Amino acid sequence: MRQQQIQKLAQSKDKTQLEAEILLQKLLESPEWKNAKSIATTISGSIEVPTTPVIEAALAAGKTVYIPKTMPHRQMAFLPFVSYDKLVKSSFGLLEPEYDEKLVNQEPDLVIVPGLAFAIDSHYRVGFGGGYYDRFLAKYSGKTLALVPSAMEFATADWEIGEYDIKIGKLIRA
Ligand SMILES: Nc1nc2c(c(=O)[nH]1)N(C=O)[C@@H](CNc1ccc(C(=O)N[C@@H](CCC(=O)O)C(=O)O)cc1)CN2
Ligand SMILES: Nc1ncnc2c1ncn2[C@@H]1O[C@H](COP(=O)(O)OP(=O)(O)OP(=O)(O)O)[C@@H](O)[C@H]1O
Repeated sequence: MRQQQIQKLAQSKDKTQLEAEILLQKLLESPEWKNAKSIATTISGSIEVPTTPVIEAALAAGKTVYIPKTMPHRQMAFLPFVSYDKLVKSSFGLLEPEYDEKLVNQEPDLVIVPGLAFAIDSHYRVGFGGGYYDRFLAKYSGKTLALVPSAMEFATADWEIGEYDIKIGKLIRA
């Protein structure tokens, strides 16, 4: 299912890019965004919803932006975004911040969760399969939200829900 969805997202890149503008507008109007002083997002890869506009909007609004760094045992540490030239490429090919224990914040007000597929009815998601977000969200107590372009939308989960899978608080659709 994951491989099939990665292929579909690769074919839907252009559409996702167009929908990203609508998703951003809806995000900026949401109370979750307005009420958050700190937000977490990712540095998007090519088949994901672009996050550069989200990061820029957050910084322009005076919010602190946190980006995950993958750690041993499939943990993530959230570190402040400073600038694109401070990021380093992980072994998986994603850009990540440098680790600095003093700067880690595992409780940003809002976490924008990435994924490959989202179920509109139940709010379950499928990610890249590392289990990073499920592990992180198990301990996180703030708000969660996902930006869902049409290529990631499923009316209902047609995949198996695992015992560790965690529902996303709010889905924003194009
Ligand atoms: N843009 C973006 N950043 C993100 C995520 C994401 O979905 N999107 N993540 C969302 O979770 C985390 C990274 N997720 C990952 C998911 C899978 C693998 C992975 O499968 N890596 C190796 C296998 C490693 C192993 O098994 O030990 C591989 O490529 O085979 C790596 C990272 C954090 N950053
Ligand atoms: N809280 C947890 N504790 C232990 N194992 C977990 C936990 N969360 C997930 N896992 C395990 O991690 C593996 C990958 O999980 P899953 O397939 O749900 O990843 P994903 O949600 O698609 O990926 P990601 O969260 O990185 O985007 C599974 O074997 C799952 O059982």
